[in-house]
Parts: sequence; structure tokens; C-alpha cells
Amino acid sequence: MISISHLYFSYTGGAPYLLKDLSFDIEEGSYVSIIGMNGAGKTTLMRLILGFLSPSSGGIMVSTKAIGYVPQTDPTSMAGFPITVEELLFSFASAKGMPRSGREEAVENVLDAVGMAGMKRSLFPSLSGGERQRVLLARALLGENRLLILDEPSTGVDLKSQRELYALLKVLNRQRGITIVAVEHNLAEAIASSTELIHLKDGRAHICSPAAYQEEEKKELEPDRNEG
Ligand SMILES: Nc1ncnc2c1ncn2[C@@H]1O[C@H](COP(=O)(O)OP(=O)(O)OP(=O)(O)O)[C@@H](O)[C@H]1O
Repeated sequence: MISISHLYFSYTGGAPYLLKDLSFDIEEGSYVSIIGMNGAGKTTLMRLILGFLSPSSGGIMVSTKAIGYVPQTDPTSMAGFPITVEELLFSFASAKGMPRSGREEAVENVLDAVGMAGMKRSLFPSLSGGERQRVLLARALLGENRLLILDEPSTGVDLKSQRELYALLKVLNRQRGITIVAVEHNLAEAIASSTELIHLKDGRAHICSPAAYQEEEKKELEPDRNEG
């Protein structure tokens, strides 16, 4: 679904590169979390995949245009803009050029999918962090999107709502076959939810299963038994 080949990127256009010679594929139906230290380039890689940035060299191929993007929720945004959940989704459906006749059903369906149908008349700014995140997820699902790209989905979401949110993402991935790519600070959830991890370190990408990642981390923490 996404194929990255010998990708180099720097914000200055030349060396030193933030991302160096990245090559990997993200298969349809996978749930991939991009992890790494602050400043490792996670958001940059996500923006490259979304096409908001262009590689310095190398290529990125994304085989679908049906991409839903879930940005980080900002609790202060839209505070003075009293739009209801339903209105927010209608305006997005309309901006996407979705035919008027199908909009109501499409909005109902995506709100159902994220468990927010009962709150469609609520004002968006009055919702909790977790509820807002669900509405943004619903918005990203409009138009039968098959690829969801999320930027730190648990930011501003309390622990209980985080658990619900990741359970929902897993259902969308495992049961509906939606491919998920998430920039993730929440390592525990990344390990529990993902089928693969992309670990960015020193400009390189290490692709591994969550189990292999945990094994590697354990080895790094263990004292070297052969020493002494
Ligand atoms: N528009 C920009 N122009 C120049 N440098 C930038 C720009 N955006 C990010 N950077 C720099 O690129 C590096 C990687 O940033 P990026 O946001 O991709 O990292 P990250 O892994 O997402 O970090 P974090 O975990 O802190 O969110 C950082 O050193 C950052 O300062």
C-alpha cells in the first residue's frame, strides 16, 4: 500500500539528512506505528507519506488516494466555534464533494463505527479529548477511506478513553481491514496494537514486529554476561 525506496530527507535540501536511505513497504491491512525519540523524524516521515513534504531524494509510492488523516487534537482549537458533531462531519463531506443524497447515511455510518452516534447533536468544543478524537476518526473514515494516518492519537486523551480508542483502532484494522499508520509516543499501546513497528533511530528506520522490538530492548538492558 505504501512503498518507500531509498528515501533521503533534510529540511535544508542537502546533507546532513534527518532521514537516510529509508526503504520499506507497508502492506495493506497492517497496523504500523512509527516510534522513536523526540526529534527522530517521526512527524516528518508521516508528512512525507501524506505528501505534505517531498523527499530530498528517493521515492514514496502510496497506492490509494482514499486516505484519512487524524491530526493531533488541540483542546483550545474551535473553542469559540460552536459547531455540532454532525455539522462538522456534514461540512467535511460536502467539502470532499460527497453527493448530498448520500451524506446523511455516510455521516451516520461513520459515527456509528466510532460509537458517537448518540452525541451527534453535541457541540464539538464541549466534548472530552477522547470524544473529540473519535469524531476526528469518524471524519477520517468518511468516503470509505482504506488508509488511516494518525498523529499521536492518544494526546490529550485520558487513560480510560485511550484504552477505548486503541480498542476501536484495532477493530477498524483487524475487522474492517483498514490500514493504519500512526506516529506514536505511547510505546505500550504501539506494542499492544501494531502488527509492525517502524523504529526511527539516527536517521535510519528499523522495521520489526512488536515482539522482536521488545526482545531487542531487553537485550540492550541486560548486562553482557560474557564480560568479566
Ligand atoms: N519545518 C521544519 N523546518 C526545519 N526543521 C524542522 C521542521 N520541522 C521539524 N524540524 C526538525 O526536524 C527534526 C525532526 O522533527 P520531527 O517533528 O519530525 O520529529 P519527531 O520524531 O516527530 O519528534 P517529536 O517526538 O518531538 O514529536 C527536529 O530536529 C525538528 O526540529
